[in-house]
Amino acid sequence: MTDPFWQLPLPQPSRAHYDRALARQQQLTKPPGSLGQLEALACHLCAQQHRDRPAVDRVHVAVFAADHGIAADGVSAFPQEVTAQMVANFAAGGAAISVLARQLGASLEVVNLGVAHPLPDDRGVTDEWIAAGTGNLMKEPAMTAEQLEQALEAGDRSAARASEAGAELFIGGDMGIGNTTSASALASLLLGARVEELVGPGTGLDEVGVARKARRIRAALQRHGSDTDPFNALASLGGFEIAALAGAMIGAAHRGIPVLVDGFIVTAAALAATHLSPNLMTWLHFSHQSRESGHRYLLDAMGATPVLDLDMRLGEGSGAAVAVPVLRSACALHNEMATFTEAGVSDG
Ligand SMILES: Cc1cc2ncn([C@H]3O[C@H](COP(=O)(O)O)[C@@H](O)[C@H]3O)c2cc1C
Ligand SMILES: O=C(O)c1cccnc1
Repeated sequence: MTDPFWQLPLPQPSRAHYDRALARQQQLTKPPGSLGQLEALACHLCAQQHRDRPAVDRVHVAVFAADHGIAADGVSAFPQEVTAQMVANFAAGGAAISVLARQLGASLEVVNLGVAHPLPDDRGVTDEWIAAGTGNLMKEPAMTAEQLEQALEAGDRSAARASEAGAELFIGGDMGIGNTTSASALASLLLGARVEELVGPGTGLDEVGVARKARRIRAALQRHGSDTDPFNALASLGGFEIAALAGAMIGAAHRGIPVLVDGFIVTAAALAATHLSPNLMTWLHFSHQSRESGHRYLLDAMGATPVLDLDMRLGEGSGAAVAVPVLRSACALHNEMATFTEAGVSDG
C-alpha cells in the first residue's frame, strides 16, 4: 500500500531562488523595503516557481461545489437550491468569479462534488459527484472516510489539470449553501477556539440567526469535537467541497504551483490542509480578509497576512481573483525595474 498523496512529503520552495530574489530586491532603484509586501510576494513566488523572474500570467481557478445536510436547520440566509443554480451560473459565465476569471484571462473549472438538487444545466461542469450533500453534522458525521478520500482525490485531480495546463498560480473557490457553518465548526475544532470567535452571518443572517447557527455548531462539536486528527475532523465536520479544496491545495503544492487562498471557507480548508500536510504553509499566499467575522481570527491563528481587505464576503474564489493583479504587479516590478547600477542611481 502506498501512502495517500496528502501524507507524502511536499517539495520545498527553493532557498537559492529566494536568496537571489531578496538580493535583487535590495538592488532595485527604490529604498530597500519600500515596496512592502510586494517584495516578499515576489521573493516567495521566485522560490515556489524555481524562477528568477516569477510570473502569474497563467491562473487556474477551480470552484468546488457541494451541499450540506446542516442547511436544513436554518443556518443560511438562502435555500439549498441556490447551490445548484449558482453552479449553472458559474458555467454560463454570469457569476462574480466567472467575470473575474475572464478579466484575468484565467481558466475557470467548476467541479460538482455533491450538489443535492438537479443542475438546471450541467454543460461545462466537471462531474466528481460523491453524494447529494453531506450528512447533518449535528446528528451524524458529515461523510465517511471513503467519501473524504474521494473528495481529497478529486481536488488533487483538479490540481493535476491545472499543472497540465501550465498554471503558474492555483485559486480554489467554494460554493455550497451552509458551508460557513461547516467551516466554522472545523476551524473551532482544529484551533481549539471558542465558537463565538469563528461564527458569523455568512450570506446574511441577522443576530438571532447567528445565535442559532452558533448553537448548531456547538451541538456538532459536542458530538464530534474531541478528535483533532485532521482527517477525522474533515470527515465529521467538513464538506465535500472543503475537503476537495484541501486536496487541491496539497495537490498544487506537490506540483510546484503556488496557491492563492480566498476567504473564510477556503482559509478553513487551508487550515485543515496544513494540519494534514504541515509544510503546505510555504506554498500559500493569502489574498484577502473577508468581512465574515472569524476570518481575522483564522488568519491570525495561521500567522497569515492577507494582501487585501475590501469588506468582501462572497466566496467562489472571488477575493483571490481580485488580488491577482497585485501579484502581477509584484512580479512586473521584480522583473522589470532597473537596478541602481543599470540606471546609474546612487544607492546611498
Ligand atoms: C447567490 C449566492 C451566490 C454565492 N456565491 C458564493 N456564496 C457563498 O455563500 C455560501 C456560504 O454562506 P452560508 O453558510 O451563509 O450559506 C457559500 O455557498 C459561499 O460560497 C454565495 C451565496 C449566494 C446566496
Ligand atoms: O469569506 C468567504 O469566503 C465567505 C463569507 C460569507 C459567505 N460566503 C463566503
